[in-house]
Amino acid sequence: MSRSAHPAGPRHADVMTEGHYTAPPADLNALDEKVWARTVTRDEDGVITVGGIGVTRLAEEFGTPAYFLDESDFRARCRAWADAFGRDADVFYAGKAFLSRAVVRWLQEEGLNLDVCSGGELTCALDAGMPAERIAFHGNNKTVAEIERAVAVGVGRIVLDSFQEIARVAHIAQRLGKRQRVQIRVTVGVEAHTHEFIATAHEDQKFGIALAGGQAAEAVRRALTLDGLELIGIHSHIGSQIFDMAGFEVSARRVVQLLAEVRDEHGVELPEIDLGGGLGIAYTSEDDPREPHEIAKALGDIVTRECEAAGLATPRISVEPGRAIVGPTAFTLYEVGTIKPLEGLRTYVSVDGGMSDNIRTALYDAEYTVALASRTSDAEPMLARVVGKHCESGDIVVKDAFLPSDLAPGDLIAVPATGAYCRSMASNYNHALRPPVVAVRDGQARVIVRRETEEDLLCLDVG
Ligand SMILES: Cc1ncc(COP(=O)(O)O)c(C=O)c1O
Ligand SMILES: N[C@@H](CCCC[NH3+])C(=O)O
Repeated sequence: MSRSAHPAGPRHADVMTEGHYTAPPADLNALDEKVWARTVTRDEDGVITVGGIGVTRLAEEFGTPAYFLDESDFRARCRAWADAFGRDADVFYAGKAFLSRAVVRWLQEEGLNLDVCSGGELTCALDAGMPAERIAFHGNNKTVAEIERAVAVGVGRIVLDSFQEIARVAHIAQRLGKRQRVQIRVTVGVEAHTHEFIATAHEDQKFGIALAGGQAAEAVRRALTLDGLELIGIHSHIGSQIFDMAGFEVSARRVVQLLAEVRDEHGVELPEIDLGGGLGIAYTSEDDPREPHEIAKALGDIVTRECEAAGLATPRISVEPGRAIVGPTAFTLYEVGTIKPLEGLRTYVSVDGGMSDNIRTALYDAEYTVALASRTSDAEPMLARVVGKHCESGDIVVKDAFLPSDLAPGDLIAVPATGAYCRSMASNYNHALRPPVVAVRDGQARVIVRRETEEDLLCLDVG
């Protein structure tokens, strides 16, 4: 197909869409700094660049689809979180958002701790040299083998998620002759304003122990009596992709109330509280995320105020941002394959990846934007849906987006804000090969997670 316009594709503002965009942006070539990594810009030829390297060169060297991660942006965000929370608080990067050994080294260099939620993430962290005492171990169903390993290597804390786990960790620690530092994860009964699948503090779900009905108080009672455990605090994580601080405030207030009850019943002031992660990022221009210093101030103020009211010393606060650190730092680069204009509806733009490299649109109805990356264009905007190459009609990467109507096969398009929960949730559906993650910094690009090969897939298939 030539680089001509697609006559049947709708192009104008009066097209109804299901997502955010009811009108095309004023300038299709503009890159909103809210959704793009910090060093992303266009060069004089109109090519999108990151860390000083153009995507056409990156695509030639590393292929597509691929995730390109702005390392200096990642490091700057780590520093911003560490600085905002200061010496009296701890920031644990949530590795589930995206973890690799390079990331673990960057975290260490920038002074962050790490939250892991599986034996695999623990292996990655330790192999890259993260000191065990800077690791928090999460999960609603840690296996006995995972707990044994975590205790044996001396992780800084295990976050206990059930009554069985309280007994299990205590038993294992005692058997290994250790006293394990633990927190108890509570569900505070907050309805976080986010997608149902990523809200975690209402009562009808699998995580944590409910404050309601005295369950959490009972968990504390048990943990305090067990020799293998050193109970250091209470943990609450209310969900993910949240902008409204009100949920965090209610959570902090309820956790402090529990600390006061514990003090009254046991004469013990637990020294720490962890308020989890979950801070939202901008996936589209309509999202307005908070800066780390605003979040730190809001959380610090509420905890201090509530503790003063309860006559408690202010505990050490920790937080666990994942998405807010890595999410904005990467984009996915795709090559356009086929373009199908559907009269009166929209134009389907198929790319060489899809739900295997970004399941979030299918799973959470997530919103993304997209930009023509290998050139600029002055053509009319066309309402597009960016879809993948999988055998599934729900294989959608960007539901509603405007792309220039002269888009053609071979063009490169980029979807920003894919640093979190895209590579880490990637799959081999249809025997897709999971894309590489390439870190770009100061004119240098380096693969930190290589592309899977067909040999990798055949290795697992033992015939
Ligand atoms: C316990 C815990 N901490 C931290 C996070 C990180 O969340 P986010 O990436 O939204 O900051 C999660 C995931 O939602 C989590 O379950
Ligand atoms: N994977 C989810 C968030 C869940 C985080 C882990 N509790 C997302 O992509 O938004």
